Amino acid sequence: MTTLTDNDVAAASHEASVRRAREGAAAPIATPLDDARAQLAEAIALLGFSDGTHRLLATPRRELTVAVPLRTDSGETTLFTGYRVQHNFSRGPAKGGLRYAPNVDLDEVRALAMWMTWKCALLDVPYGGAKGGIAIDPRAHSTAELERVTRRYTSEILPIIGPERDIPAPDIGTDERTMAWMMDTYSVNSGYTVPGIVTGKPIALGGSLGRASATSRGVTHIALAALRHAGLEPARSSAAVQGFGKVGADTARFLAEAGVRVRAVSDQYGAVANDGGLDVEALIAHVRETGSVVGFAEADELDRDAVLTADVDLLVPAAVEGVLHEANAADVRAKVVVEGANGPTTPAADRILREQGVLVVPDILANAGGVIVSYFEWVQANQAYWWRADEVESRLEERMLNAWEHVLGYAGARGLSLRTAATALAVERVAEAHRLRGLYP
Ligand SMILES: NC(=O)C1=CN([C@@H]2O[C@H](COP(=O)(O)OP(=O)(O)OC[C@H]3O[C@@H](n4cnc5c(N)ncnc54)[C@H](OP(=O)(O)O)[C@@H]3O)[C@@H](O)[C@H]2O)C=CC1
Ligand SMILES: O=C(O)CCC(=O)C(=O)O
Repeated sequence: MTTLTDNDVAAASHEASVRRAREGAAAPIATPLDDARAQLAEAIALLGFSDGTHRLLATPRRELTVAVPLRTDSGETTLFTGYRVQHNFSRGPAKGGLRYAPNVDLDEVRALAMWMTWKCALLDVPYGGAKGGIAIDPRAHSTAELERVTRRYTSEILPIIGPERDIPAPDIGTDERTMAWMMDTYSVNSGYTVPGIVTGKPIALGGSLGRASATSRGVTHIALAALRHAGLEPARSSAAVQGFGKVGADTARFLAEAGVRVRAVSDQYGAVANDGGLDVEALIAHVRETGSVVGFAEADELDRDAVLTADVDLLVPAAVEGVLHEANAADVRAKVVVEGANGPTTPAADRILREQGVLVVPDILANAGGVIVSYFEWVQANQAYWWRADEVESRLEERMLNAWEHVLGYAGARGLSLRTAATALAVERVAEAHRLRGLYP
């Protein structure tokens, strides 16, 4: 287990952040951790909190880096690196997803864990924030290899997770099958079944109805409210969605069901567009068959990143961090951006979009549906009592729209962007928990 040094903490100030060029970028772009720290610094300044409180909230409470050896199907041994970062647990157990992607690194996991803390506080679910990841390309491995990697990683992080400590869930590259393997590994080590150790599990193992689509439902509730707030009638609006995975595909489907014309979507391999509106159900079936949106017959092919600047009312980035940055933000034509992904907009892009009058609904609000229903799942699993799908969905909608109104009101009263308002509200709640427990902001 690593302990943070003063050098690590010093990097909490945005000015001190190390900026690095991402491969292929026209200009150096800040890392997700730089972005998360810059957002925190802005909230701290607004709230007038001390340097000590800033350092406390900028610093993960606990970090674990683990080696994950794998015996491949062909009998060779290979090694991956895995991480679990618990950013904060002052309001309850740490909570957050597990990501499998080749470029996962400690700083990315630190950023994602910090955003989880603010998300849980903003939505008032009784959790702190965590995130995990393994630097692995899941598409390059068989199911059997992924199962062995998941079980080994779970065993390595076992000392710091648990239903009262830290509860993983799916994120990029992982799914309910991954959660089932994690739950089984943890349960075998405990000597009894522990359904509350993960969320996003299969229903048959104590998962919640509505969890698989919860993030997308939440994004859609917020997108429809944000369109109306911007004076746009959803049934006469158009949208583009970046990313067609667990979050993006269902968001496109729910938007289309609400009457929004989904004109363009993308995945890692490319993008497709249809000005009259894509048949999202047919596109989902195509992706199930082929593994990509590319090649969908009822659409035109588009450059992958052209979805971000498509001529639409609503843009939903639902893929990875940092996709809206200084070099492309001015080209965004959407009037409303709703962040399905975590960290898709850099602070520089945020400023440009605000100057252009684009309404940006931040990740910690917009994509909180997943962790809300994860919380419902954990409650149900711990009580061994399951709710109906309509109960889950109506409670999800109520929480999302209450948080939307709250953030909107706070931002409006103070002339803030929705991101600054949401972050400040969340940071204030976390600082309050520390204050009540004996550390003063
Ligand atoms: N799952 C959840 O409950 C939650 C997820 N999130 C966030 O939502 C985002 C998406 O997560 P999730 O849907 O679960 O992940 P998935 O792995 O299910 O899907 C990710 C999608 O993004 C696509 N993608 C990756 N890079 C690019 C790119 N450069 N351009 C276009 N598409 C790209 C992938 O393409 P391909 O299919 O070709 O690989 C895939 O379609 C992440 O930021 C995650 O942290 C936030 C809250 C909850
Ligand atoms: O469902 C959860 O616990 C966390 C989901 C997640 O990783 C996220 O909201 O980014």
